[in-house]
Amino acid sequence: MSATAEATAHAISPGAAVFSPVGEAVIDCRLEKVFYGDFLAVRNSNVPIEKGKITGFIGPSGCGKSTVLRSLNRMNDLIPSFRFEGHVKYHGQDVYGKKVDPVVVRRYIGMVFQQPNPFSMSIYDNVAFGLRLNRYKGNVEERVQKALERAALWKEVKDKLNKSGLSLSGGQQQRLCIARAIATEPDVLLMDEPCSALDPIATRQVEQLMLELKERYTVALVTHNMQQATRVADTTAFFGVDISEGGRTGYLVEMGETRRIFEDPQEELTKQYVSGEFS
Ligand SMILES: Nc1ncnc2c1ncn2[C@@H]1O[C@H](COP(=O)(O)OP(=O)(O)OP(=O)(O)O)[C@@H](O)[C@H]1O
Repeated sequence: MSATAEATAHAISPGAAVFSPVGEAVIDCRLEKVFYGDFLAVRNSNVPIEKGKITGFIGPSGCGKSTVLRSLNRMNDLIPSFRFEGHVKYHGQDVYGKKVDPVVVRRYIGMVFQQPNPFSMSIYDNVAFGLRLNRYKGNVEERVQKALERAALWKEVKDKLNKSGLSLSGGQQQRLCIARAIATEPDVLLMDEPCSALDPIATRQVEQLMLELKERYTVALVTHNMQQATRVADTTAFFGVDISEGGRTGYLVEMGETRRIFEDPQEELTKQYVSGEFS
């Protein structure tokens, strides 16, 4: 079989080998089918997120990395055409359960987006926002300071907490968004290409921050940048696109320890992707 034919054969295989993390899976994600309207965007993907680790999602454009990530904390509920089949269990509890409040899910499974998106309010109020939303009864000032310290931003902003969050540089804005996300003490942090709008120096700062954050939080990270995955991710999930039915449906091809995925992939398609044969 030629390399191309073999890659195609892999691309239409029904699903990935099941990956079992060594440690405890904070999130057990078994995605059967995810639709936007009639469009099957992702299928057959088991993506466990291991406690205290950074799990990177890589793959070509449109393979469903963001869809899977956003399914983990019901962020896709905000899209009316979104439909999910399968389960996402957070510490054993189905986050799609009938009585589950998605706002509470997002309190435990926080999110940082691609574009730094501070609110048009002061630096302080940006970080305090989630605490107020969740009617936090403790010392807000203390929590804000702690979150800014953990986001490696405190020293740069401590004398201008009343200035607008929008007055900060791009990299500082992204760290502010990270502070906002961690102020409510989530357990898991979902990061959707958090460095794509940043310059290389700000990117390195955020990557360093991710490595520090994993001491306290579990992180799932979507990245287009394979070097970034090798620098920060403990585990990597590679997604491909199945074109066999005439559509473009994403699915998990292979998942495992990052070094193994890059140096000794089991699937031909993974090998081709990590060696840059397609993007
Ligand atoms: N709100 C939406 N409505 C309809 N289709 C959508 C929506 N969001 C994503 N899709 C489609 O679902 C598929 C998966 O998209 P998704 O953004 O999850 O992929 P991705 O791997 O993160 O892509 P990229 O790397 O380009 O950001 C794509 O075909 C995309 O066009």
